Amino acid sequence: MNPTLLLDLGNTRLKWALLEGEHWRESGACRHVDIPQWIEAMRVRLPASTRRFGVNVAHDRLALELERQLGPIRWLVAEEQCCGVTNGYDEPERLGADRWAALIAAHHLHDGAALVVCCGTATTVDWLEADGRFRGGLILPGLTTMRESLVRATAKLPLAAGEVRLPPTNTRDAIASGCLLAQVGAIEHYYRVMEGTACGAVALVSGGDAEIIAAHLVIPARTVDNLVLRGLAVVAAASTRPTPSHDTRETAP
Ligand SMILES: Nc1ncnc2c1ncn2[C@@H]1O[C@H](COP(=O)(O)OP(=O)(O)O)[C@@H](O)[C@H]1O
Ligand SMILES: CC(C)(COP(=O)(O)O)[C@@H](O)C(=O)NCCC(=O)O
Ligand SMILES: [K+]
Repeated sequence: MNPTLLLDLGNTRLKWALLEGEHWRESGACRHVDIPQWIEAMRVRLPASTRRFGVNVAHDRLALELERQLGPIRWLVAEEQCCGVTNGYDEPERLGADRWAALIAAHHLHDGAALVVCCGTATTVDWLEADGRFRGGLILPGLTTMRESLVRATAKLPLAAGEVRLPPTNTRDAIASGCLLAQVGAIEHYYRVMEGTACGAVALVSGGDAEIIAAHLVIPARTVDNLVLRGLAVVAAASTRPTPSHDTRETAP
């Protein structure tokens, strides 16, 4: 069985996994600045027969560099339909490929309706019906992006670690609490909107800030590691075509 390399190139980090058949052999994450070292270490270990699948929502030059060093990668792009999920976006291909992969994973991991929450550079909150219909979703600044934007836009606010305390009684805790509640508030509000038609929905929460955000949710929720990579694994399992040789380029599996 040929190994499969899965890549989730987000705006802050590259998340990756190495599969042997269906078995999740290894996985990890590295910041953009550390990608060259990661490539060096990975390149020598991958047999030529490795199948490579990815999603990229970061700069194309990073994706091209990964391809140049590792060989062609099948980049998932959102479509009207894939692996049981149908895309409700006005222009389906405009939906972030990472969100598309996370929706595919959610549909395969969970039986009922789901609110698919990816807490990264941005936070996305996507409404998925039990029958696989993606109805639409929110994009808001992620937790760190929110905190950093306050520092950039103000003269006196620090980028300091605060604690979530209600009521917050100092600047640091006020920022930490405000940004966290903005995330939680958006998720819970959208859950109430979808609950009108999708009864018993569960929020599936993933991404770098999943734990801290999920810890404050009062709606039914669970965290899932690497939802985007899990969606890519579903797509890879459904794809029987071999990875193309080094001189061809493909955009979708
Ligand atoms: N070790 C880490 N390095 C960078 N960010 C981290 C780390 N652990 C948690 N985070 C948080 O996770 C966010 C990035 O999450 P991630 O899911 O990797 O995002 P993206 O898919 O946008 O690259 C950061 O903005 C930060 O708030
Ligand atoms: C919303 C996103 C920026 C999230 O990126 P991330 O936080 O995972 O780095 C990404 O999914 C994206 O660029 N989407 C395209 C626009 C859309 O989904 O409507
Ligand atoms: K995200």
